[in-house]
Amino acid sequence: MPSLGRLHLITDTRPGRDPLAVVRAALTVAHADLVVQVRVGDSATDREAYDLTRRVLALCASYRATCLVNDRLHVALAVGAAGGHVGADDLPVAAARRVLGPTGVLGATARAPGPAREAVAAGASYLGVGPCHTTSTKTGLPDPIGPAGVRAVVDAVDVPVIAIGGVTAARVPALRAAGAYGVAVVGAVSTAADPARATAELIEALTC
Ligand SMILES: Cc1ncc(COP(=O)(O)OP(=O)(O)O)c(N)n1
Ligand SMILES: Cc1nc(C(=O)O)sc1CCOP(=O)(O)O
Ligand SMILES: [Mg+2]
Repeated sequence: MPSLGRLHLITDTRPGRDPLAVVRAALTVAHADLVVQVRVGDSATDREAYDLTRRVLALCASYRATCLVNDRLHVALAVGAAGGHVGADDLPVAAARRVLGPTGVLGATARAPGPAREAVAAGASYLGVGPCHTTSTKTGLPDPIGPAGVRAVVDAVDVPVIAIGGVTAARVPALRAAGAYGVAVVGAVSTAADPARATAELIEALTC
């Protein structure tokens, strides 16, 4: 299995956003270092998720970047994406592993060492760990765990930890120092005045 990219861009499908334009801009800078996770709102239909994912996958293919699908693993399989990401409201990790098969990339959300170990034992190939900082992108999350919370999970598992939640380029060094392999972002790229430049700043911070 090819190594996992360190910058995960999660699509922003909120009203007024243009996820494909943002993905295109990020790919021109990050190329194969980028993982794009297609995440649509709960009210989106499977057809909408499928159509967006097909278009994202086509863009990713041009740059040999990885495309993952949040929650809807049947969409990932239908389009031929590399894998998916699941959390507490989605298929259990072991079931998700059965759906994706042994070689699919499977991310799982974990916020503490115990659940992190369980997710890895059940077949997760990487963990999304957060929220590291407060975020305005998603509601209903627990309090931020900060770099120390990331470190606790990193010390408990042997798979890549992707830090998520309020991540900016300025916050990357502390997360990397805590052992994070990479970061996942929505707003840092999607709401930037210049998404390509924001991507370059994140890549630079991740490679220092
Ligand atoms: C890299 C990464 N980490 C965490 C999440 C959150 O997934 P989940 O807990 O299932 O919440 P939703 O994204 O489905 O609302 C993620 N998507 N990616
Ligand atoms: C989708 C998501 N999941 C999170 C979690 O902690 O599980 S935080 C988050 C949103 C991340 O967006 P931003 O980079 O704009 O803060
Ligand atoms: Mg989910």
